[in-house]
Formats: sequence, C-alpha cells, structure tokens
Amino acid sequence: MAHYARGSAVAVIRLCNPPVNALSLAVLQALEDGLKKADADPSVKAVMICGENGKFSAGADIRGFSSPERHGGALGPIVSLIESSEKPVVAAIEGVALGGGLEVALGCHYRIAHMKAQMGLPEVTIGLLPGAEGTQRLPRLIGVPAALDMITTGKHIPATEALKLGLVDEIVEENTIEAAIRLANKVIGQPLGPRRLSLKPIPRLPNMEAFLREALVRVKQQARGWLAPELCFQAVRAAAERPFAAGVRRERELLQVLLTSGQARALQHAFFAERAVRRWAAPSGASWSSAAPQPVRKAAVVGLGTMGRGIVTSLVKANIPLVALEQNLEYLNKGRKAVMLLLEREAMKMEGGAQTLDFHNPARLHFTVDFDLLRDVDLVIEAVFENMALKKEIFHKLSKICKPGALLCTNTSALNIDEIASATSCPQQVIGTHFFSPAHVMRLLEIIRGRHTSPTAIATAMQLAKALKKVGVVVGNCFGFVGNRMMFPYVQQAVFLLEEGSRPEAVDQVLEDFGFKLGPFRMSDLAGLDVGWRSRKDQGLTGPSLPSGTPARQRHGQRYSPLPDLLCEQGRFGQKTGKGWYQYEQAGGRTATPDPWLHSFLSHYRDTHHIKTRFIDQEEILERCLFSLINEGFAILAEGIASGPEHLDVIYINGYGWPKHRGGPMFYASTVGLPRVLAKLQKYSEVHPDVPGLRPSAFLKKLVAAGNPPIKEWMSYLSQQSSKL
Ligand SMILES: CCCCCCC[C@H](O)CC(=O)SCCNC(=O)CCNC(=O)[C@H](O)C(C)(C)COP(=O)([O-])OP(=O)([O-])OC[C@H]1O[C@@H](n2cnc3c(N)ncnc32)[C@H](O)[C@@H]1OP(=O)([O-])[O-]
Repeated sequence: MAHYARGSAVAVIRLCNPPVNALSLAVLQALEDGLKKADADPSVKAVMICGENGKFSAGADIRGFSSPERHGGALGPIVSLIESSEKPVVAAIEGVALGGGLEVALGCHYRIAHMKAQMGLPEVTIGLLPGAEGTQRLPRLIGVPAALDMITTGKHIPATEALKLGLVDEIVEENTIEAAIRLANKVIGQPLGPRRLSLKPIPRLPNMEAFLREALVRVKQQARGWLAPELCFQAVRAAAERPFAAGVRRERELLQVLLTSGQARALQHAFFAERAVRRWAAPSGASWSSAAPQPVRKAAVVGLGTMGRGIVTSLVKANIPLVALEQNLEYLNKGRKAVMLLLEREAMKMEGGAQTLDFHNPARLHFTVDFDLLRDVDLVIEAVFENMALKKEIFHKLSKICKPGALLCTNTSALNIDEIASATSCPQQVIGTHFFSPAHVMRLLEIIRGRHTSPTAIATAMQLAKALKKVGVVVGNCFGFVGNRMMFPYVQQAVFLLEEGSRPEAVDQVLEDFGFKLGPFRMSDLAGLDVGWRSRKDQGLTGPSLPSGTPARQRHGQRYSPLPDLLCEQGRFGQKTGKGWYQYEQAGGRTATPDPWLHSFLSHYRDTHHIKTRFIDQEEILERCLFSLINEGFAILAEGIASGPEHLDVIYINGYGWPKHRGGPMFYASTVGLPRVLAKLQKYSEVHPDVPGLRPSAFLKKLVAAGNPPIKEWMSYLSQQSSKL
C-alpha cells in the first residue's frame, strides 16, 4: 500500500509494504491514487514520496514476475505519471532505492538521499532489465558510461557516490523526510521542464560509437552465456541513439525477450533460494526460529596455511578480534607475512584503508604459538592439514583449554565431524565450517552439523557466515558433505570420458560453454591433483596399501580410473608444478595449454588397457558429467543430508562456479525435465553397469513416477524418517 497524507502545501505519499516496500500491484495502485489525489487538490503545491520504515523501495515485487498478470508492467506508466506532474515531486530516499524503486525516484523531479542509503538497478542479477524506463532515464541523468556500469552490473552504490554521479541532488545526515519536505516547499513554482529526465538530451561523449563498441565486448566477455547484461547494454545503447519514446519501445521489446528466456526464472530461483537457506531446520525440531546464536566477541584460527590465511582475512574484515595460532615460530612467521599481504591488498580496496581494518593492532589480531591464549575466545576455527589424527589431537587440546561454551569449528572438506567431536568432552559445541578457497573471497560456507551439534552451535555458525558476508548452508555429516560429494561423480565421469577417447580440453570446453568458470580439468589443475591423490591413498584406493593383484581399472567391483594417480606419480600436480592435465608456462603458471605429452600418454594408456577409442559428442560429455552430479544430489536429498534442492543449488552457485543463470543443478534438472534426466541416466547406466554414479537414484525415479512435480514439491515426496540432517 501507499499512505497518502497532506501536510501544509506538500502531500506525502509513503510506500508501505514490509519488509522492503516492494512495489506490488496494491502499492502501485495506491501510489497512482495518491498522485491523482494530489493533482486534484488545489491546496497541494508539491508532493514528496518516501518509504515506510526507513526504506524507500527494493523495486518491483519479484514474486509477481511468475504470476500471470505480471504487475511490474504497470510501473512504467506510473513513473511517467510522476514525471508529468505539474506539481514538483521529490523523492526522499532512505535505506534502499533499488530497481523499480529507483525508477520511481528517477520519475521524480528531485531526489534527496540519506548518507547511508544505497541505490542501484539490480534487475540484471535477476535476469531482467530496468523495465520501467530506467534504462532511458538514468543515462540522461548521469551519462552513458556510468549508467551502463550500474545497469549491466546491477551494483548498489552508496549515497556519497550517487551524489558525485549526479544521481541525487543532495544527501543529508539527519532526517531525510524533513529535508525533502523543506526542498519540496523551496521548489514550489519553479519550472519543471529541466527536471523532467525524459526531456533531457543524453550527455554526449566525443567517441560514443567507439565507447559502445568496446563496452559491448567487455559486457559479453563477462556474461559467459548470461543474457541479461547484453540486453541491458542494448537498452542503454537505444537511449544513446534514439529519442526517449523510441528508446522506451526498445526497452520493452528487450524486456519481453528476457521475461520469456528462462534465465530470469533461474536467477529468481537463485535469489529466493539464497534467502530460503537461512531458514535452517534440524531433525530434533530445532530451527532458525527457535535457536539463538551466541555472541562472538573474540575468535581464533588454528593453522595458517592457505585456508587459515583466507579465514583470518575474512574475520579481520568482519571486525572480529582474533588470535591466529601456528604450531611453531617458523610457520607462524610465514603465515603472518602472508596474512599481512592479503590484508594490505584488501585494505587498498576499501574506503578508509588499513585504518578501517586495524590489523596492525595486536588487540585486534594477535599472532601466537601459545595455545593458552585461546582460553578466552568464543569461537575457534581449526584449519590445519586434512588429517584425522592431527585434527583429533587439536580438538582434544581445544576442549581442555577453551572456556566452557566456546564453539569449536573444523574447516574440513570431507572428514567425519562426529569422529573429530569424539576427541572432545563437548561434542555439542563441535561443528564443521567448510570454507572455499580463497576463503576471503568465496561466498559459500558449508556448515556441517554432527550427531551431537547443538542448535545454538548451528545458529552461531550461521550468524558467523552472515557477519563474514557469506552464504551459510547447513548440511548433514557424510563423506564430502554436499558439495564435494556431488563433485566426485562429476569429476569421475570427466576422467572416464578421457579413457574412452576424449581430451581434457574437449571436456572442459563443453562445461565452460555451459557456463562453468572452469571445466573439471582446469579446476583440478588449479586445486592441485595431489589433494585427491592423498585422499585416495588414505582410502586405500591407490598407493602402497592397495592389495597386490587389484585390477588396474577396478575397485570393489566398480569401475575405477587410475589416470589421476598416474599423473601424480609423474609429479604432475597441476598449476603448482607447471604440469597436470595441461601444461603451464612454469610452475605456478596460470595459462593452460593442451599438452602433446598428455595426448600421447592417453593413447598409450588406452592401448595398454585395450580400450577402443570412439568419438564422444558434446551432448554425451554434458549429460554424463551433469546428470551424474544431479543424480548424487537426489541421493543426498533422499538421505536427508540437505533439507531441500535449493540448498544444493546455493552450494553449487556460490562454491563451485555453477552458472547462476542456470539456477543451480537441481533447478537445472527441473528445467530439463526429470523424465529426461532419468531416461538418460538409465541409458548411460546400461552401457556402464559398473559405474554406480550413473545408476538412477530411487528418489529421482519416485519423482518421475509421481508425474515430474515442480521443484517446490519435491521434498513432500520423501518420508520424514529418512532425515540425517
Ligand atoms: C511485465 C513486467 C514489467 C517489469 C518492469 C520492470 C520493473 C523493474 O525494473 C523491475 C524490478 O524492480 S525487479 C526488482 C529489483 N530489485 C531487486 O532486485 C532488489 C532485491 N532485493 C535485495 O537486493 C535485498 O533484499 C535488499 C538489499 C533490498 C535487502 O537485503 P536484506 O536486508 O539482506 O534482506 P533480504 O533478506 O534480502 O530481504 C528481506 C525479504 O524481502 C524480500 N524481498 C527483497 N526484495 C524483494 C523484492 N524486490 N520483491 C519481493 N521480495 C523481496 C526477500 O525475499 C526477503 O523475504 P523473506 O521472506 O524474509 O526471505
């Protein structure tokens, strides 16, 4: 709704739709009514538009885009109505003015914002474009380059930057509403023509044509199959090249393309999925709504290897006082140097720099080898080497030293949380926090609850994720948890495809064309092939503990490829050694080039094992890799390791480079259609009966038998008892 009130000469229209004043049909109707009332009332000389509860508006109601009447369409005419008003209209921007919210403000003749307000046109991030004439008004106000940047990236900008760009007329530290009313009174009677953005000419650039050409190349490069940035670009180009009305027509045409592209639905699914995972639930009945987090006033990180350094950086950025611990002075000094370098770089990116981060102050960040300094911390994150015996030793020590109630987190990508917790006297305080490398950059935090983990511990870990500006996803305890467990069959298929005749660059190309930032082989080279090798040796799948006489390409009666082990035996660990599935310019190099050595090695390998090579087409590469990953996802859901498909989607988008415009693996499966996924898995499984990853999960079969229900209904087909969360 929007509340209309008349003060002296200024009528106030307050957008009201908690929590973010989204522009639903009812709000738009009330806004229109308010404008008409103000227009008809001769005692009203000016209008001020603001939002309830300190927020202007977060834009059109995203939920409405999937409804048949798509109310967002009503917004453009209302923005025009505001602009054409004969009485000055002032926008008072507090909190956020995003998307359609900012478009409403652009229709106003004056904009005044609070210092702390944020503005942006984030439609691109949900697969759309600012379709209420925003692509036409913004470039007229702030120029094509700045508008293009805002519209194609969707970034939010602070009020201070908005002022510099000319997006707002004034910013205030105190009461924005009062300041806006003052401004409205002041401008009564002044000519409105120059304030109507649709009448303004586009600020010219000396080299507009060349600028647009280069900008398009940049936008396309960054989009990697994501349609909206390029269509946003086209809409802004229309503003630069056509009169306002023709530009608006073009904006509408382009919006229609996006609305029907499927990508908008996928991105909106991702938007709501990210919010849904905050509402975690455990089988005990505890949930986000009943469990309260403990405050974290001081934390500690144990281990300053690659992961520990990133985690320390992340905590310092979140302003959490911290003790960073290593086992000896040599490692401590090495770790400290690396952390300082990371923090210096982060500080340079921030306004206020090193002062904001304050990492030179030992009261904020203290490096030590003394475990005793962990006595008063509220939370410890252990980030040592992936070795069960070592982790158990550390947790035993922690449970003796730390104060009662301190949360003990382990950063592990696969190890059993319950076993680690068994080394302590407080298993209820032990929880897995799986960070992704680089930990100060990657948004995902997989939070693994063990059998005994308390609801308070989960709530605290989720709160920590929020403080670190990460997306926390609570999952159950199993080998590889959710992300890596789904990754195993995907990478396994990629390697099998090499055995059967493909090449790393062919497999990577298909998955990168699909939208992954890196295909499986480039990714393995980056992560280091030795990591998986060590884990396979620990599992007895390769190395000295493998019983003699084990067939080279079989383990426990299932197909196994020794290819990655053979590369490691040759010292090919990936980027770090300059050779892996690709070759690099040097050890630590980043540019992957196909390696003729590897090609002849593969031929030799196939000959040795009498494998008949065949041509493998792109469809088979894509389906075998993705459908085996998705299949594992269905098994994870059936076992109750994750509480819904959106959890898996959020994990893949934020931790594994899954293209967001495809909505996550489970959403993608729903768009392909579960009957097709099942049929393909059945087909591949018949050809490869010794590959369990291709055998369709019982849950997938159940959903197909139930008539391929929509993704929202999937979980209702599972019985409650199966939950291991
Ligand atoms: C024919 C069609 C014509 C189309 C014309 C185009 C018009 C226009 O250009 C299109 C738009 O405006 S597109 C819109 C462009 N705008 C955007 O893309 C902005 C999207 N929103 C955001 O970026 C963030 O929510 C904020 C930064 C606003 C707040 O962040 P925070 O403080 O961390 O809070 P939080 O947890 O994130 O949100 C709280 C609750 O509000 C919910 N909700 C939020 N916005 C919503 C919306 N627009 N709608 C509905 N709901 C929305 C959110 O789901 C959550 O609900 P839950 O049930 O509690 O889970």
